[in-house]
Amino acid sequence: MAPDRDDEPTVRGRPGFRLPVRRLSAKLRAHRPGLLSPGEDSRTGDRPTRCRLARPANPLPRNLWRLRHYLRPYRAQLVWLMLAAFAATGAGIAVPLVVQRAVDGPIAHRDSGGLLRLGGLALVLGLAEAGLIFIRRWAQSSSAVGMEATIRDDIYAHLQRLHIGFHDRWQSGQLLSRVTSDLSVIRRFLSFGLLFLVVNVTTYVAVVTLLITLHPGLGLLVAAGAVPLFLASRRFTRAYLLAARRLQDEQGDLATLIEESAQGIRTVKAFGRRPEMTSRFAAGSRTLHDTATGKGRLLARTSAQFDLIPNLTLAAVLVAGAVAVAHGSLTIGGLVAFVSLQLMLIWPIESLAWIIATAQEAMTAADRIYEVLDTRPTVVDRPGAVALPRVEGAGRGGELRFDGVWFGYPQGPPVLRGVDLTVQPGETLAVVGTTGCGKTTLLSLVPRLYDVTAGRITLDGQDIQDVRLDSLRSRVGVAFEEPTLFSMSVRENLTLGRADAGEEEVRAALAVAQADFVYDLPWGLDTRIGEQGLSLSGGQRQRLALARAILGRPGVLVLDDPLSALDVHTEALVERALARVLRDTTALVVVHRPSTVALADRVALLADGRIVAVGTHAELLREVPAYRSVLSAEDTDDLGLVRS
Ligand SMILES: Nc1ncnc2c1ncn2[C@@H]1O[C@H](COP(=O)(O)OP(=O)(O)OP(=O)(O)O)[C@@H](O)[C@H]1O
Repeated sequence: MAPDRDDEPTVRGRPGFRLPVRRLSAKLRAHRPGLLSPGEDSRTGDRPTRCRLARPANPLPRNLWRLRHYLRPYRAQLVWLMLAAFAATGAGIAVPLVVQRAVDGPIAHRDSGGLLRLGGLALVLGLAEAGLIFIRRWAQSSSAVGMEATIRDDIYAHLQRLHIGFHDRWQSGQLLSRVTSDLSVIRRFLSFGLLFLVVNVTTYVAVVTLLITLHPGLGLLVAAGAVPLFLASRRFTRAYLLAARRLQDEQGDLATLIEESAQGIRTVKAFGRRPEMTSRFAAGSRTLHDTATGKGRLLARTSAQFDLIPNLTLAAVLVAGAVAVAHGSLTIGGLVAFVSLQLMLIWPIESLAWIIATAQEAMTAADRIYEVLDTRPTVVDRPGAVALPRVEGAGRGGELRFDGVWFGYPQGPPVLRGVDLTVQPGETLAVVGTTGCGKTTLLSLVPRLYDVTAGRITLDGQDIQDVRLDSLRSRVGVAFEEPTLFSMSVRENLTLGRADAGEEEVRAALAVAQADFVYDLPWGLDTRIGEQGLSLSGGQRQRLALARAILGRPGVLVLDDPLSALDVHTEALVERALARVLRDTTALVVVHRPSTVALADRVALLADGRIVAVGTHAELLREVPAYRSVLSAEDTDDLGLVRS
């Protein structure tokens, strides 16, 4: 390993940890090889799913600059803001010049009238500065908050548009931190950092120019202070950018940890894993603390340098200025004005470290936000996609056909390897297969949660990829094995896909799913169910999800083991009612238990990514050993042959 270069900027992490920037950027590259490295599995959690950028932190504010269009609606406000800021600075700069006049004029000549006039002018300038600062702050905060809200809405809408594959791979905490803390960082920069950057640089240039005009020698001495400032800010910028990125990523990791443990609190408690989870959290929190301290130290070091430079120049100016007054090349009033103006440079210089820090954080935040916004949804409407024709009454189901369908998850082997299957209009076809053979995957392709890798799926002869997504999804009712409910009212959960559903339709769907228990909840259908519906039992959640799927009698029903959490008695009741619904609906139902197979007209056996047998339950039981093995406890070998 190459020895550390002494002059290389470093990022300090935990105590005793000192990482040169060059090595840190290599580390970032190694640890963030893209969205998911080969072998990394977001489901198994073999390795943490860190959705990070594939390159070190972007040294250019390209992504920050791309956000400029969000400022467009606030153009007028921004113009007022800048005018107010410059006018306030101008008023501030004018005060020392008035003081110079007062010292060299009325004070030197004991002219009390003149002194009163100049004192009044200084007072007016002070009041004007205060009023202008108020206008600036008001315009500043309202535009930044409005812009933050618009970006947040856009990210949320984009997340909703993105395909499921994206959400499979991204940690929710990483998304959460981008929508919350990264946006706040950008707001802070736009409302303070950017403004102060423009105002302070302008103030610096204006004051130094004025100082050179007042006394060229002393003015150039002050201007020379910019050289060490420039060198220090360059070193700081490089190191701080990486530290900021690291901190923001770690915040996302911690948010994921909190979210996971909140969602899995029952499991954590039931398995007595509280101490382990607590120490896992403490470790993450410590890492975050160390990175934040390292970043804080960087800022403190640079701020101290930035503090020292103007004070050193001030001391030099006082000595050289006294000499100049003694030699008569500067009046006392001139020296007072010079020093007063020079004092006005202290804040712009001191705040430079903070401004650079805010800018770096905003650049990193913009990079992180565009990592999401730049991801294009892959499951989208094709150009010229059509709506499915509306079909009323019996036979609404339509024919559902899988034609040589292949599908594999990114970076994984193919799960489906040429599935050929036809579900006749109004038919209920059960899909049976061993755990993990791809049944849920097969079902997910129908509402296009994923698109097929090869082959095609047709609905009434129409390739579903040529159909508009909204039209397809309004035709297909879905209930997955893990019922997802939201922290909304029962009614809102039920009508998620059918906002226009009437009271009678809701009642009918609830009756089929044997979910009438909702009427006994404290506020009936208006009862808000807790996050993810955890205030309901598994069976209740499943029945609600089933009612949601069948609400409005969709033409095609896709049900993933919809009755798995029900007791035998309720299952029989649901089956009986569901059978009536399924009569004129085309349905594809994943089934694990022989009792649920009774719902189906035919059964298809999925094995090795293909449909290896199709027939009635009785036929398959009689003729296909592998089917017997899957649906009964009969022992077979891997090829599906019955062992005698
Ligand atoms: N989002 C995903 N990303 C990557 N791989 C996945 C994903 N979902 C499923 N898989 C993999 O695809 C294969 C099929 O999974 P699927 O959930 O379709 O099986 P299944 O037959 O429905 O299983 P089960 O009967 O247990 O519900 C499995 O090997 C699984 O690990």
